[in-house]
Amino acid sequence: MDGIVRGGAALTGVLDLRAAQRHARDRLRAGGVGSADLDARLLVAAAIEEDWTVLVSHPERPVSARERTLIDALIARRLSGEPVSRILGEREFWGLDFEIGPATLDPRPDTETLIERCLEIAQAQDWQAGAPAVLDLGTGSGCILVALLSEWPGATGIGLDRSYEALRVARANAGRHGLEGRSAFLCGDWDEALGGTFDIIVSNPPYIPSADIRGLAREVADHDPRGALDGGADGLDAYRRIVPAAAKRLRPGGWLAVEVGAGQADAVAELFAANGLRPGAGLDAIARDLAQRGRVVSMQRPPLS
Ligand SMILES: C[S@@+](CC[C@H](N)C(=O)[O-])C[C@H]1O[C@@H](n2cnc3c(N)ncnc32)[C@H](O)[C@@H]1O
Repeated sequence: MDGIVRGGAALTGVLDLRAAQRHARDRLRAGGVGSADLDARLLVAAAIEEDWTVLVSHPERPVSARERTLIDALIARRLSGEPVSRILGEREFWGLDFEIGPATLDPRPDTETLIERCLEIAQAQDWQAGAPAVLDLGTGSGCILVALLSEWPGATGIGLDRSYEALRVARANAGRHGLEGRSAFLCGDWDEALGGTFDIIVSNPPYIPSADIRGLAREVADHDPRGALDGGADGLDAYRRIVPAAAKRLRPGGWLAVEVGAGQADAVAELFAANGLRPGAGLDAIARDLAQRGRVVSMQRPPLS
């Protein structure tokens, strides 16, 4: 199998961008891809190495034979279940562009609930005036740390992961957003190799119960690294390590904020409370996403009185 002609015929003859985009869209639709319009635009633009706006501004631009071959190859990858973000090696998160790779989770829009909660905490703590020290456990592409440091101009942060390759990507993303002077990246098994204390510790750890991984959409199961997904038998293994470790690394008054999976918020909130953390600043311990699911748990180490 050449892997090129699936879900319709390959591109042939002289084409302009308008025709190439239509052809790509029709093949993706025929292959059952729900986001065929958007994906066709992004994949054609990637193949011709131009911004997608050229498809609107210059639809009559001819497509070379080499570009046609590339478009076909990218469509074939999409039809085989690879997400567009993986094909492009890029994902937008919090309005910022991130490199992603085989060792990193593809950042999810759901994780923006964690950023929103951190901004609420910062406002309540009046950190804008100071310089919070941030720790991101399981930083992956670095998306959470980079988003927070871009919001907090005085802040510094450490991104930690056990994957060297993920850390290479995270460091590149920090550099891309001009944050190399305010960020550092460390390899380790959660906090084991770490010193120091922090104003806020954040994490989006692996939380999918092991037995559920096989049932995930193939875009996820086949392309996100297993080490970024697998949370053990009940999905809570990482929280059992992270919460007690983080509680000891918070300055008095410091915050821990973590993303949680479906139905996990109450159990994780109990774990926080059992480790001496308390809700604060008038914020509910559980922050909900747009679908009203408990998505983030945040509490603070009680301030010194
Ligand atoms: C769900 S991904 C989150 C990545 C990124 N923070 C995001 O939100 O897109 C979890 C991350 O935790 C890392 N990880 C898993 N187990 C770890 C451990 N024991 N110590 C450090 N990092 C770990 C994985 O390599 C992965 O990058």
